[in-house]
Amino acid sequence: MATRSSSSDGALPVVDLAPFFLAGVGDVDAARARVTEAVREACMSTGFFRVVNHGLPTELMARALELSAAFFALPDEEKAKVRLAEGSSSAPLPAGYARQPAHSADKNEYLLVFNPELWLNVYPAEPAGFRNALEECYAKLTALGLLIQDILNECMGLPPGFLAEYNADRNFDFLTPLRYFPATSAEETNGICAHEDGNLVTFVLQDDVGGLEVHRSDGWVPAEPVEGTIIANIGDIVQVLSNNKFKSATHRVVRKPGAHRHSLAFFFNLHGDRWVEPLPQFAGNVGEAPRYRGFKYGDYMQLRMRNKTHPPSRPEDVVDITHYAI
Ligand SMILES: O=C(O)CCC(=O)C(=O)O
Ligand SMILES: [Fe+2]
Repeated sequence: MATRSSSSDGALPVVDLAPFFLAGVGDVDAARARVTEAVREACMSTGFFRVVNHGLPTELMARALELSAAFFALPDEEKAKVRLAEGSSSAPLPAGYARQPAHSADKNEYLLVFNPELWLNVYPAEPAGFRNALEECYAKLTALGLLIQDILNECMGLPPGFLAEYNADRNFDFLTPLRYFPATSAEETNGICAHEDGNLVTFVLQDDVGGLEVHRSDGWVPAEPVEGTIIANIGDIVQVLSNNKFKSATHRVVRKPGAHRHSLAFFFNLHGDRWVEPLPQFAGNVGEAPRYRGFKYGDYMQLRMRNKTHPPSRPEDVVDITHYAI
């Protein structure tokens, strides 16, 4: 079976998941093992890779991004209707439409979509079909998250099903269609500042504008738009569990002049009550000192959220995973 599991598109490693969607064609086990090895390599280097044959039809991805662009092109007062009345949600970031506050260095607006089965979402009435496309993407991205989680489990040499059991609650994930404003000057290009995601893994679908970049030993490398492909980045939870063997990718979005950029980011998360610390397989069992103290995932999320809602006055007050580093 032809597999591009360890190839590269010139910049990013490409992981071809086709062997996980096929049964009984050639030596599937060997093909899956090669994919797993490609994911392991990508995780040990930067934690950032491109995924193909991931289970989301190209047509669905294109449709979701087009409908998202049509939604964000609506007048501000229409978009503002797509959220609950002030005070009716205690969530720090309620479902629906929001724009980054003026003081934020991040320059984008977004729609926050939780698991549709929770009935928490506020959907735009327009454009027609947007809700359907989001719900279809949500279901497929959840399936992709579960598959990548199983592959990570294998890469990390954990007992079968360990991560699936550790992270069995799908009510903490979310999907965010995003729109970045065009850059207004050569200096003002920040769409999202350099950061690492706090979660397990994030998937990004993007239009053809570009701007997402990963930081590697060779500098900032663009995740060029390639139709039908999904960018995956590993988050802090995996970095901590693996005691720094697997990397939480540092990435950012740079705004381009003259064009809005649209993306859909899906955050595959963890229940807030879960305890996160280096696993013995990466620490005590192999004679390595743990590089992080343990923490409750929800506590870390709260600290990160505070950064967003109460902007830290000094850069050194920003909480990231180094907060728990030993
Ligand atoms: O929109 C993108 O391409 C990436 C978004 C991102 O990094 C984030 O929301 O954490
Ligand atoms: Fe991110």
